[in-house]
Amino acid sequence: MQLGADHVQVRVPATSANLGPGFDALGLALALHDDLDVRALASDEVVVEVEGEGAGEVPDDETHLVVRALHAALDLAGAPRTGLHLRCVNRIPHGRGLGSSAAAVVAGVAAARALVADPSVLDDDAVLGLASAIEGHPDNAAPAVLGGATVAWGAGGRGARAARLDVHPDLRATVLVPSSRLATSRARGVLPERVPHADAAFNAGRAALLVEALTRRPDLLLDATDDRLHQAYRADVMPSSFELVQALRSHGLAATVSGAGPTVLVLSAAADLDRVERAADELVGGSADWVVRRPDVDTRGVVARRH
Ligand SMILES: Nc1ncnc2c1ncn2[C@@H]1O[C@H](COP(=O)(O)OP(=O)(O)OP(=O)(O)O)[C@@H](O)[C@H]1O
Ligand SMILES: N[C@@H](CCO)C(=O)O
Repeated sequence: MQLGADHVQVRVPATSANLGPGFDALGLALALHDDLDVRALASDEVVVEVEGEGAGEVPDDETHLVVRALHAALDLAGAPRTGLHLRCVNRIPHGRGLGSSAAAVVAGVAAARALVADPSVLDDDAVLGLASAIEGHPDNAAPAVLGGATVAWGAGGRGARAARLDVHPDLRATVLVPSSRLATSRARGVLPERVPHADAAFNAGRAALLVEALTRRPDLLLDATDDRLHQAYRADVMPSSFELVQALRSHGLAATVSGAGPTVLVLSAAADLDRVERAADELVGGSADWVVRRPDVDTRGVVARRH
């Protein structure tokens, strides 16, 4: 397989995983994007320039996450690894539970798909499978690939799979992003090996209800986002986020920890945005530790174009 282009541009969305009860399964794409400009070089040199989130922190060589994913995808497609000039404009904050690492991996794989002569060898299933294998979290990778809301699952030897849901046009997302970071590995390390059967049954019912709430009945979001499998267990490693979720829920708002935290996500109907804004203002307004943003739902997923 040869390359069919030497210059591509990629736009990839942030994602919020779990959405309460859908631990490791449900995710939502948010219109907060990283933009990448990727050039294949004739030499084997790798140059990485980063502006915005992660600048001065992430590697600037072939160990950069986007480059690693891009090279792995070229390998999978049977195309030669090339040198690269990668320029990233990053807007997704790192280590906050907004899927920055999944976005980086999905962007790298999508860039490879746009670079190779026959993109059909890297269809959405292959992109999702490879991205999940590299990053480990199909619940972030799936909405980053497909847009909208997704249900992801591991299909044994067939790798990660995902189904896309068309979210209700009235669904709105508000994120409360703290200045502090939390590594996903740390947030996973505090989860118990076993949970009570009643809690597993509770979450199964709420996750099923959440599909209905996301797609047809936003009025059900408060009940549908309740969870007993992960958030309370993680309270000690993100106490402020856990308290904020509880406070927002006591205002009748469908708040959850976003992914592995510590960002807090509030889902609502458009008509309830004023209520969300007032509650956010009351709880974190004026605090230098929290930024409140209201990204649209991203319905496209990653987009990669030949230049
Ligand atoms: N755009 C990027 N370019 C290079 N490396 C990145 C990029 N985004 C994330 N990373 C790497 O991934 C790390 C963050 O991954 P982590 O899984 O802890 O958090 P997250 O992906 O932001 O949140 P979550 O997975 O909970 O949604 C960063 O510290 C950095 O090493
Ligand atoms: N479902 C994963 C998401 C990580 O981004 C977790 O909560 O650990």
